[in-house]
Amino acid sequence: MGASQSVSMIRAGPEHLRLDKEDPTSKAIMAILPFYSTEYGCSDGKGDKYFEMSGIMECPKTYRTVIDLLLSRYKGLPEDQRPTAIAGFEARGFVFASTLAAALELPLAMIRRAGKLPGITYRQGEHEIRFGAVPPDARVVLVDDLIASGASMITALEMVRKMKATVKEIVSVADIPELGGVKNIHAHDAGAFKDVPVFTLVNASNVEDSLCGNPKAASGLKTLTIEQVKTKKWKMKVISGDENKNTVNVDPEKETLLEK
Ligand SMILES: O=P(O)(O)OC[C@H]1O[C@H](OP(=O)(O)OP(=O)(O)O)[C@H](O)[C@@H]1O
Ligand SMILES: Nc1ncnc2[nH]cnc12
Repeated sequence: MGASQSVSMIRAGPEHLRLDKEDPTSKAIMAILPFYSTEYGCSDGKGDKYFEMSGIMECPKTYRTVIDLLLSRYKGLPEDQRPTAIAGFEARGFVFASTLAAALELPLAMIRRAGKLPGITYRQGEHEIRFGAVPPDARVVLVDDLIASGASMITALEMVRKMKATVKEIVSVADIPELGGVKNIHAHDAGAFKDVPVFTLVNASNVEDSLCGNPKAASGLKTLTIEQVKTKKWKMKVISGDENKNTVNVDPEKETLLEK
């Protein structure tokens, strides 16, 4: 890990940088991340696109690209500005936070759901952190898979402040601009955290409806557009098609890689 990468970013807000949607890492994520829509009832009312992060975890190349991008972002800083600790959220946030922490050789602070950590802890709302997990004066990067309303990040910012440490940056693989999470973070407590930089990789606005699948098809049929079928490098058994929508249902059990 650690190859330095050139990264193309846009400013999505005063202290919010986001990967440009044409950036190779952004494209790599969008190509493999399954999205579901409210049509299938799995967004729990938080925005109209559901990001299924296991798409990244099950694709080692993209997973590594994501971690490498974050690794070079923080390794490239002058030593006195580099983070000294990583904090991650249960459960999906742990995946990205722990891999990044190990790659940077930094301690990982676990922000868990309240009631799960033994010993002396500090509890804030639904979350809890072990006292001492973040030392005073630490420069902490908060890592999660998703910023929706921003409530989880706000909780963590308050916890870190309570421990007399500073949040150097907030990182999330995805955000949902319609839910205003990043704005909520910067507006919270009369703007107490307005200067904390936020870095996100992909966002819900870039997810076209045609990319949203049906989660029920995940263990059975997959629905693909004709265009998607043409670009796939495997054989598929076509079960049925919908001419009006220009889609076909294929049986993934029958997928086999085509010989080159
Ligand atoms: O910005 P917010 O409104 O706080 O929402 C974002 C949080 O919601 C999701 O976690 P969830 O509680 O679904 O936990 P999980 O990772 O354990 O599934 C996500 O992983 C973030 O941690
Ligand atoms: N839109 C969303 N995608 C993935 N995980 C979520 N948790 C809450 N809202 C979510």
